[in-house]
Amino acid sequence: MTGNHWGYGKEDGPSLWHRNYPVAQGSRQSPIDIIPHQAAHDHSLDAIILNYDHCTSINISNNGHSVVVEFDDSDDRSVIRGGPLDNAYRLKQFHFHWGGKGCHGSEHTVAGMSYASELHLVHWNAVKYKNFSEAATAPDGLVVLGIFLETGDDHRWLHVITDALYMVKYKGSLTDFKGFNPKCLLPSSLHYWTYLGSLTTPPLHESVTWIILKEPISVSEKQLGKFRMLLFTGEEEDQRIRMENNFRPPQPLKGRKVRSSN
Ligand SMILES: O=C(NCc1ccccc1)Nc1ccc2c(c1)[B-](O)(O)OC2
Ligand SMILES: [Zn+2]
Repeated sequence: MTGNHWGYGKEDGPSLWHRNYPVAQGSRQSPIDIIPHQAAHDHSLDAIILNYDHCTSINISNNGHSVVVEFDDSDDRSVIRGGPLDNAYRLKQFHFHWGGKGCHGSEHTVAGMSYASELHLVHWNAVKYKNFSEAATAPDGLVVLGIFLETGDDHRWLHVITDALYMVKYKGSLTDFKGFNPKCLLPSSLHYWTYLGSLTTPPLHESVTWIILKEPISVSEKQLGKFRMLLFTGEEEDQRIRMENNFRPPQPLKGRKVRSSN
């Protein structure tokens, strides 16, 4: 693994990230294996509140690690609050992690079981920090809402995203993607687990309060297959490497407590 380049392959994958990012072996790394009956039921945990109504997606892009939908985070129009949070956190982007054909690709696991994919909705603390970069290095800087995807029926709204993937096939590609509201990707229940962790990709900053929804959403194998037509590689590169298995395996809990909403 040369320079700060990293990936999910044999030569640059998660087991090697510690060489350039020593925090990879830190005390609050993510993802983790969530063991439901060991999670503490905390009755002081309120429901989470998602105010995504004036949501303004801007673009969709392939950053060589995942497909990302970015939002206008210049004001508090789309925020998450409540639950374990002391204030509102602003929606910045969402992206996915997924597996290869037929095998699983979530980052968090539940009692050792992984899902086909995992959606991350990334929010930052605009009350305490002046921008995302500054928040991303602070212990209370980020909140990521994690949603599991399981294969089953077609998801009625996911096609809006999968229909756009051909436009961002190559690393470094970006295209307009306006008016998408991720509220349509939520499961019916907002029951969750929460714990203190990190980014699951370099720079692996230990700045994330994770809120993982217990109920997965259903997407079809066909819809998931469209994510696998994306490439890790750029248009100008000789190699065309299919974007799949872009997930980090569970990391040591190191004494952390996972709390469960009611
Ligand atoms: O934002 C990221 N990088 C760019 C960056 C910019 C400025 C400072 C630091 C980092 N990465 C990142 C953000 C959020 C999540 C992840 C990765 B995830 O763990 O995949 O799911 C949640
Ligand atoms: Zn992620």
